[in-house]
Amino acid sequence: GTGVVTATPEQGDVEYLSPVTIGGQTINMDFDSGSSDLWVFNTELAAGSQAGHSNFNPETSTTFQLLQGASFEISYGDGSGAAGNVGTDTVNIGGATVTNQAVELATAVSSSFVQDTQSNGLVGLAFSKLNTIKPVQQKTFFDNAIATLPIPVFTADLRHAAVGAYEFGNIDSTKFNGSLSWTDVNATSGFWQFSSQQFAVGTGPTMNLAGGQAIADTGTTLMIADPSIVNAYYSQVQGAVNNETVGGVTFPCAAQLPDLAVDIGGNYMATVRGDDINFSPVDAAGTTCFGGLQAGTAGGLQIYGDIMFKSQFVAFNGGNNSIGMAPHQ
Ligand SMILES: O=C(CCCl)NNC1=[NH+]CCN1
Repeated sequence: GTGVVTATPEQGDVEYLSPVTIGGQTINMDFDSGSSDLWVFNTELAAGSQAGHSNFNPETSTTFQLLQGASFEISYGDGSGAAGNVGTDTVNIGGATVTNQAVELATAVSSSFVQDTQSNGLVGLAFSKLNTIKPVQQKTFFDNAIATLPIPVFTADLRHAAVGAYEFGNIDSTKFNGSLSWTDVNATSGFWQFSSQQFAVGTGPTMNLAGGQAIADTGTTLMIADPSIVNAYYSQVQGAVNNETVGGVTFPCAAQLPDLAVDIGGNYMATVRGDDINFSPVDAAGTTCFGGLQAGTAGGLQIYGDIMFKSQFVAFNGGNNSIGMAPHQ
């Protein structure tokens, strides 16, 4: 069958949370197309780390089975991480159900996860080759579910300050304008990766980023792009400065931000709304705002995170390793 769950943004769209039922226990988790582990806050964690969270209790699940000798250890692009033991259980996401899903029980989590009490773990939706379970790597929920889905697809419909949805096994064409533009992904890295070699700032000329590559990553809040894109973009924003103290580009909150169009695989220019690039105020007065577009390393892999998803409906096809994109309805 298919599965559909809400995707509810935290304050400031920092991340999006969706209900996942594990062994009959429903827990809000962060769906992450940039990683491939399903791990959860649980009753094995130190009490201080459990505080404020929904904690999965493997002892009260009648279907949980420990995977003897298995462990995981993951670290993310933002430096956060988690590690612990592994079991299997029945995982149900909005009706799409996997009976033997690897469920990773964190026994250690970094402070950013502990502090974010709305989020109780991650559901990795990148390719299973990135799964960190040892000694035997395990599959993602999507990989385990794919054969039972009517179509081998999941979709992300993320919205600014509004409830969106993740859907498994169905493409809801009422959620986007026109038709999806499809692009082959290169799964070699384990990410939903595609070439992104052109961009345009506002109504300006299309510019080239030779060899540019990017990933579609719902688990990253911002858009991390090549410095050439970031410089070209903020050169069009009055008062934009690279603010070392804050750790990125800021600008006056009243600034008029242009749209940013980025190439998706040579087939489609995805327009990211300027308003969504005005990410959040950094001062109490709300005078100075932090950019949703920030620089990565020159020539490095670009990370198109939630800032892009707020403008684009995205379908991930695990049947032929492609990504479909269209502006939200
Ligand atoms: O780790 C990354 C970047 C992959 Cl290049 N995205 N996923 C994620 N999950 C939590 C923080 N970030």
